[in-house]
Amino acid sequence: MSLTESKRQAAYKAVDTHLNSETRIIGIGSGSTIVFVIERIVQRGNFKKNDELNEKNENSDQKLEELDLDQCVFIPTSFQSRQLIIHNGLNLGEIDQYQEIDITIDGADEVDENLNAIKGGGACHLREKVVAEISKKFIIVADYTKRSTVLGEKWVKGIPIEVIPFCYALAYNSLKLLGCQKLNLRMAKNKAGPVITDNGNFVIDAYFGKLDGQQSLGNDNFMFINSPSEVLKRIKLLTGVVEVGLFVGMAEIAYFGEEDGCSVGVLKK
Ligand SMILES: O=C(CO)[C@H](O)[C@H](O)COP(=O)(O)O
Repeated sequence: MSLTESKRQAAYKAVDTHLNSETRIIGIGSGSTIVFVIERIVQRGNFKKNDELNEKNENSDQKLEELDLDQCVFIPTSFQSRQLIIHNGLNLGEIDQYQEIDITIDGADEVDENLNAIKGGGACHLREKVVAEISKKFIIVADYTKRSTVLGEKWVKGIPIEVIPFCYALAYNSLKLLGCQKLNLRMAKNKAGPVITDNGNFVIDAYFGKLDGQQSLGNDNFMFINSPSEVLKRIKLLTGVVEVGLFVGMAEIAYFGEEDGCSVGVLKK
């Protein structure tokens, strides 16, 4: 079964489990898995027209409720998710309109057994983090290739770090001094030059090895504990860094579409 099917299964499971007729303000992450989150939300909004969903409602343990989409507002985390919301005729909200979001569903590039995640493979992690931070519930959906024991085991491209463009050389050198093993200024495809984020910034991908909590030696000879929270803190302190694609202790639950494309694994805190 394809990776695409496993993404769809994870997305459907998260929507069916966590969205009900009371849900009003919904954060929408970015990436390929999120497309299926929106697909399922739209299906749930057309519940009465949708025979298959009605049948599931009658026959299964899981009671699916119709979503009153006119009453819901969707907060995007990127240009991509904004377009998805608009093209599906859903109500669009802006991040700064709300102090609290009921629930956010988002993808991830890697999720460890404590539900810490690397995000930003699509360079959207700044807005994704803002939305996750103000959400009462932050749920991750991903295919089975994203699940790991410790971060850095599967996603070896590096932690995505959004930086102010004129600070990128400084940030690059500071990351080297922190002991970063592999560094790349992310380059655009079909455009000469770097990727420019939705916020007008650059992205550096910085690989620090496995974030397994072992002591690590920076190039200027200081030691630090190579845990997700410590690495996050150290990178965040560097001048020119806007946001780091490490989401530590933010997710409540993660759903992974399994290899068979039919079942879904769950990681809970
Ligand atoms: O963090 C992200 C974008 O910045 C995405 O959520 C992450 O890259 C996963 O994407 P996909 O669902 O395509 O695997």
